[in-house]
Amino acid sequence: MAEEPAVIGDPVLRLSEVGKGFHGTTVLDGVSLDVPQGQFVALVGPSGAGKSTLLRLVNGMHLPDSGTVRTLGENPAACSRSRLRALRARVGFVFQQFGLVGRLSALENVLMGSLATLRLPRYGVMSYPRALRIRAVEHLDRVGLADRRFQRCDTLSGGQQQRVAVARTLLQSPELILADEPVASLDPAASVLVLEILKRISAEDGISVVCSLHQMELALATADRVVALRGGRLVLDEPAAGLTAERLREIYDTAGARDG
Ligand SMILES: Nc1ncnc2c1ncn2[C@@H]1O[C@H](COP(=O)(O)OP(=O)(O)OP(=O)(O)O)[C@@H](O)[C@H]1O
Repeated sequence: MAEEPAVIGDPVLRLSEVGKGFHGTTVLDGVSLDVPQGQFVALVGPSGAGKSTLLRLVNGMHLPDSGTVRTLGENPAACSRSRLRALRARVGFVFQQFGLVGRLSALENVLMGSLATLRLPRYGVMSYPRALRIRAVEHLDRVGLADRRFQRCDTLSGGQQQRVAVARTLLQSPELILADEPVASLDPAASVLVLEILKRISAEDGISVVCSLHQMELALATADRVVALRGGRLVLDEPAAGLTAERLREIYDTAGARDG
């Protein structure tokens, strides 16, 4: 496909009637969604609803079968490889499984967030430019872990590891953060802390966050807006403030009954 110019003035994220399937099975069906700058969106839905698939479409890890995705003004389906790489560098991704190197320190893991922009491989904290090291420590400070910077990641708790992963993402200076079940393997207290940190960063830096979550209570407590998927369809899109967990469950049940 031909290269398209980036669109200026778009919302951070715009999905228009997006459809995606795998091996003949529809996973996302006509999903439309605009996310403005600085908004924290919780993406909820039962297992298999298509949440991860949606997040992967946003950064071009998957391409839509129909409809269009615009991320930061770019259409990933129409990007060259180098332009897609540049787009992904502007989009932070936080995963359920942290993706850290356990034998390396928290600081070195954060520094690895800059590898996409550095030409040479790096070995050890001191091989990174000083300015980057300073920024990495600042980001660890923001997630409350500056004092743990020299600790090996495999000796940190799950919640601490996820906070290191958030700091690593911040070193990328992302304009959008996608978080795929970032608290699914954490205990309740650590989950709340990680989400509070993501929310604070979103509010302070004006970064949009789209975060998939299983726990509706956490979604309601954290997000500005809740978007629910069920069977690949968007069944709810409302400000979190006006919602209750009971109402969310009700909508789910009604959508489920409609699906048959
Ligand atoms: N690369 C793929 N190849 C084939 N099927 C896939 C692929 N990725 C996702 N699927 C299927 O698409 C459906 C939706 O998966 P997805 O991971 O997006 O759901 P989810 O809402 O994130 O679920 P969970 O909450 O369990 O992570 C599932 O049935 C899954 O098996």
